[in-house]
Amino acid sequence: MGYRFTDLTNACHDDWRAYIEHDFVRGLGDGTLAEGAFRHYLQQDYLFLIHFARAYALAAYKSRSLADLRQAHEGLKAILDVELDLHVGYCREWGIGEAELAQLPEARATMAYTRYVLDTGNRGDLLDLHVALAPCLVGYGEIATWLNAQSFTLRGKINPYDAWIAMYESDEFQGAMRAELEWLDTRLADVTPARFAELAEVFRDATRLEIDFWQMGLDRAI
Ligand SMILES: Cc1ncc(C[n+]2csc(CCO)c2C)c(N)n1
Repeated sequence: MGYRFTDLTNACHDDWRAYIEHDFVRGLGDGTLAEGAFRHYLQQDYLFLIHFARAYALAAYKSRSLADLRQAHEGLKAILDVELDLHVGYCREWGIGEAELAQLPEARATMAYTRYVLDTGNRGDLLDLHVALAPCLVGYGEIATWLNAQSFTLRGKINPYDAWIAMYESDEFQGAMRAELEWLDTRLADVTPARFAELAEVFRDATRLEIDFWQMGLDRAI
């Protein structure tokens, strides 16, 4: 007993590295990612964010304490009031208008990932749901840090994806990620080995679905 977040990444080390160091991520870093692939990713991410907001609403429903209820409420507000507005603005800069976003067909990879997270939360408790959400929240922060440590990464105007990296390296985002890590470390400290094994499976599955999401972008798959 006495688990922590890093035990989850260690339990699926190869999948975790395949997600963080995916070719899509490398293309964001060195600026070589095809624009059409990025645009497809942005479109599907709009749908992803809407379901992610629903997952925070589910976290509110699954909360037993006022503190957890408030945390879920803050997460839902952050997505609705900040992330989605930013995303719509970012899509506009990439030539994707709101009318287009409103009628997008949902790719299978988007469906699989978002419904997996929602089902995991429905089936399990608040910790299951947070563990299913962790690859998204913690992974993107780790990706920004990893990219900044790679010699191939280009920063500034020369890289069309610089704003994407900047978003996830920001103090605001890294702070939210650290708060989530603290919450997870506290909860994981008390779980039994059998319970940890269940949570490690959820974490690995969600990580594999993040890998599929990158691949969907690269392949422009629907
Ligand atoms: C496929 C996919 N995975 C993760 C993120 C990252 N992300 C989505 S919402 C959120 C924080 C909400 O407050 C973060 C970090 C993404 N955009 N798309």
